[in-house]
Amino acid sequence: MIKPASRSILIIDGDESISIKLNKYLSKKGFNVLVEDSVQSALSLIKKEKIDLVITDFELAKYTGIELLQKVKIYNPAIQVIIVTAYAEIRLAVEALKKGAFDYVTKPLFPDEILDTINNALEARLEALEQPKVSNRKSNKVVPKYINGSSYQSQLVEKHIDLIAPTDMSVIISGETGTGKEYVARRIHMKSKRNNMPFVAVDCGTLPHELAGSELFGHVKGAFTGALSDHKGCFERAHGGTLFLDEIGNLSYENQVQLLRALQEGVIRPVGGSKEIRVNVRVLVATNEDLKMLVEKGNFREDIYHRLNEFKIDLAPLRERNEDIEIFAAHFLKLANTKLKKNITGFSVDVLEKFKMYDWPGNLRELQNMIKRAVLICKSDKIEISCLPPEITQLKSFNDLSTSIMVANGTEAISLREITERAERGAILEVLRQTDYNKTKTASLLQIDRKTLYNKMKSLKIVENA
Ligand SMILES: Nc1ncnc2c1ncn2[C@@H]1O[C@H](COP(=O)(O)OP(=O)(O)OP(=O)(O)O)[C@@H](O)[C@H]1O
Repeated sequence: MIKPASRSILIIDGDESISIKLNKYLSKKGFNVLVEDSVQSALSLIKKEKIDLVITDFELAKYTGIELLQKVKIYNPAIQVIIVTAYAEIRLAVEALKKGAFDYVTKPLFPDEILDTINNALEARLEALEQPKVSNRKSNKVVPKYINGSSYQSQLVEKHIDLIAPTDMSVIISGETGTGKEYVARRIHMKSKRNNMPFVAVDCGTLPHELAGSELFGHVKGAFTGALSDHKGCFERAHGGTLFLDEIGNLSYENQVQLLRALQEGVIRPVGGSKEIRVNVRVLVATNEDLKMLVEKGNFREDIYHRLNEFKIDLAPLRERNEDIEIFAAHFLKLANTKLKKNITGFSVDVLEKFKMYDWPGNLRELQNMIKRAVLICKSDKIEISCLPPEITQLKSFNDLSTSIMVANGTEAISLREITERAERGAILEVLRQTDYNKTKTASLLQIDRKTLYNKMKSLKIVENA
């Protein structure tokens, strides 16, 4: 349990009206609150004071919240950072999550929501500090329920999981942020014969380069300044079980070399050590970049790519698997009801329609956050349109599109070409699903020839799942 009085929160905000209210509210809750209005003054304060958590606006005077986040993490990776954004900036907030922010909250701020996020961040920080030397290690607590979607893509993923889980093969799990890569990795582990041994997850994306070797392979006492005792790395901790390396594309070249030895020969050598240690670990990796492209650019070793690529699971973005939305929305509603002690029974029909039209840059994570927020502010027994943010409520249905421009949020215009492409993409995917990805039948139903279908699939980046 977090004791607010022992926790220091630094608010950096371009918007005075928000920082004043937040300061008042959090001070009342017993936190030690500090407020700064510039990145420079915030960073010098961080060097002087013990700060547990930073809440920063996305738009600051000279820097962005992401630049600040990176500076804070270089100085002290254990400080949690929460980004405050307007909905229009949600893609950037998702980028911030990838760079190590704990979470994002959207304006207008709701007291219960921000308090809940702060408590979660502080609890995660405590957990990270209790585990020696690592701040980026992902929590290995029992995971909440795994939901299997009803879309063609989710069914295929489940089939692949069942196929691959009992083997010891490495798997590359790819997909945009928030599509559920870590959940899939845990599912593979749970369905494998290693399931009563450890599952260790490491986020290579937020692992500082100088710490990565020690975190993955361990170190011996005296290996570097501050190495006061021997430290077991993730490989040793995962011995007998599964090691999940998220954002694998971020590993430095030297660490890639060591990783290859561990994969090929099953041995690791802790930093500063002379003895090799034998490990029996199944490695699953995730990426939201195209690893093959990284190989072509020379940023990722080809030999490791081939060694890891024994099997590949691609998770489709949520916008391409509309059939999953209702199942996940119902699941997230249940979780939010329990967490916020509410009893919202469902969603209005137009809310579900908007959910299916929105493009979900943050995928399932964004859907979960949006539902939690809606539950928080909802006054009726169902989630109504009025409980959703403008980014989604201002989307017009395709039937309304008689003009060439659709204004999504008052600032962002989408061209007719983009609207047409989205509609074409949706229609092709739908028919492909109905025909079990049979391209001859799909082309015939859509009354185009096969060559046109192939060209469209290529230009609209529709991946073949069949
Ligand atoms: N199959 C699932 N069942 C239930 N919830 C899920 C599932 N997949 C994802 N989620 C929800 O979506 C959130 C994001 O999932 P996860 O962390 O696995 O995504 P990710 O692709 O690994 O994201 P990132 O690339 O940002 O690390 C989870 O916190 C969870 O709440």
